[in-house]
Amino acid sequence: MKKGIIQQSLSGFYDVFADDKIYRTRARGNFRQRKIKPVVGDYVEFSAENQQEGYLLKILPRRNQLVRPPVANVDMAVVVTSAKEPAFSANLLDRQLIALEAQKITPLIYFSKTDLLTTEEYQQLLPIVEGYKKIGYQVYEDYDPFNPQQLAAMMKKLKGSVVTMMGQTGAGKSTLLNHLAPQLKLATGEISQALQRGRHTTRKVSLLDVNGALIADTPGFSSYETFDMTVNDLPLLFPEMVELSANCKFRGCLHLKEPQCAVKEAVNNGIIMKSRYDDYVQFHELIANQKPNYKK
Ligand SMILES: Nc1nc2c(ncn2[C@@H]2O[C@H](COP(=O)(O)OP(=O)(O)OP(=O)(O)O)[C@@H](O)[C@H]2O)c(=O)[nH]1
Ligand SMILES: [Zn+2]
Repeated sequence: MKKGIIQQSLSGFYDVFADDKIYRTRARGNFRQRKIKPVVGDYVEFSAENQQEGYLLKILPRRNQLVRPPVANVDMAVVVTSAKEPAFSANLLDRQLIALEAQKITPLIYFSKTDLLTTEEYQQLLPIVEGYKKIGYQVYEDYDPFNPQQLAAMMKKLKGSVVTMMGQTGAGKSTLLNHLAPQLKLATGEISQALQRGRHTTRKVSLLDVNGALIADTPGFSSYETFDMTVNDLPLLFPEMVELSANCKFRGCLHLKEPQCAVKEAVNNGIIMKSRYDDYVQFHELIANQKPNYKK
């Protein structure tokens, strides 16, 4: 019996990556009977019939599972954040960050298109970058978005993880992937095509081995309109609020109308970014209205 990770799934076959090799496996009948569908990213046990083929025996427990793309056990997501064209949006960034926090996926924030900023615009971006760093997020920002040192640092961080790319249309996801993996030259055309197709239809998903990081070839979460967390869980998805909430007068403080709220105080003192707090309030409203029967 061997252990590996499903790297690609197509028409009933699962390609499992184990000991630096790919084994083409099939699911045993008992999976189908139990309605367990293996997905890309699943850690599995399988029997190798020979050097290339085998049977899936068991799916190990998943730590998370994304619907779009259908990948399990995602460790990290690169949030490709455009500084210009399309314009930077703190609101969009925060939506993506809470979606990732909710799934326990570590975000890496990467700023694209900084090369298009004027000096003045760049100066305005810097405090925002610092703000996200201060929260504890790993932020990759340089006035040259393809600075080789920056890309090397990012690759080092991604190595050994299952990764998905995230970001709005035109943010620069395929461009970044092409820079991270220039050695995939033959495949790069496919990647951008795959990313294009990925927007419209479900298609085969695979994990590309990019210098030891397994990167999904289809971008994640292209819509950020639905919030599937509760209003009570929302504050837990803002790490800087979690830290301070111990100092709020009320346990379970939602940092809205409550008196002696340490979070609101920190916003007033400039310790918590105003844009983050405003987004928090907006998301709270959206969730509350989304679920008319919600009880506080
Ligand atoms: N100047 C500059 N242009 C960039 C940068 N990143 C991407 N672009 C350009 O922006 C456009 C969109 O980039 P893509 O990589 O296709 O964006 P994407 O996020 O994959 O977009 P979708 O496939 O629509 O989701 C392309 O014309 C890129 O050449 C950057 O950092 N600087
Ligand atoms: Zn509070």
